[in-house]
Amino acid sequence: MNLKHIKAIAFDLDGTLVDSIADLAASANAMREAMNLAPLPAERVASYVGDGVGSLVHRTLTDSMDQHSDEATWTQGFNLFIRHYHEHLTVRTRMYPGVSDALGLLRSLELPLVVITNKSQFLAMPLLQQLDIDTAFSLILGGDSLPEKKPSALPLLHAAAVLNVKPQEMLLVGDSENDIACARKAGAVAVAVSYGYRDATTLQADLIVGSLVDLFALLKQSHDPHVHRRD
Ligand SMILES: O=C(O)COP(=O)(O)O
Ligand SMILES: [Mg+2]
Repeated sequence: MNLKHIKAIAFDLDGTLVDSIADLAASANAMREAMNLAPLPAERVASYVGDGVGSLVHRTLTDSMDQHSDEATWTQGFNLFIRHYHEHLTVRTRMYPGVSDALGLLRSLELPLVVITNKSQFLAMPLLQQLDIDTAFSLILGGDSLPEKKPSALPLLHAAAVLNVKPQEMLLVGDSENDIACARKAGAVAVAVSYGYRDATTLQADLIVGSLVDLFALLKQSHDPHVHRRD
């Protein structure tokens, strides 16, 4: 795939830049324990991540994808979850292999990098700071930064406007349906990582990469004036 026209890259956070499941599961289970509920396996919590913390609390309280807990229960759960998670953002959360290298390499191509996550801004910012990668990004948009979050195209359209590039000149790398739908609706290139919280082969991305270093290699090839390509 020719990526020559790409001028900026947006990254999803959970399941793409970082593996945050152990800490999210620990906080969900701390919440459940305080509410006299049995713990959930981490893989189950992983399947509930992707639509923001409010939805994660509903799902981990009801142990289902689409049921809602009543308002009082949800408020209690939300407060317990947030209090615990905010204090334990990076106990076991780590960048995936190649992420740190790839961010440096991509910046050497002078491509602005942004984060578009459905995680709340007040959780995403300290998480990125604690892993020491916040300064790699020109813009960090959380799920509550704008009136709409992914799968809406709005965060990507907003990022493109801030960076003064066309949405079609952006590439969004993610691990879920929400990421691919956001990219599609905005007219951006949709790239899926093969190692995230969902099965990438079901996502209908334009491209699947096994590591962000592989993505860098593809972009370098398309952006290097000395490489002559046939496509
Ligand atoms: O729902 C979340 O908090 C995770 O969101 P993300 O995968 O968009 O980073
Ligand atoms: Mg994700």
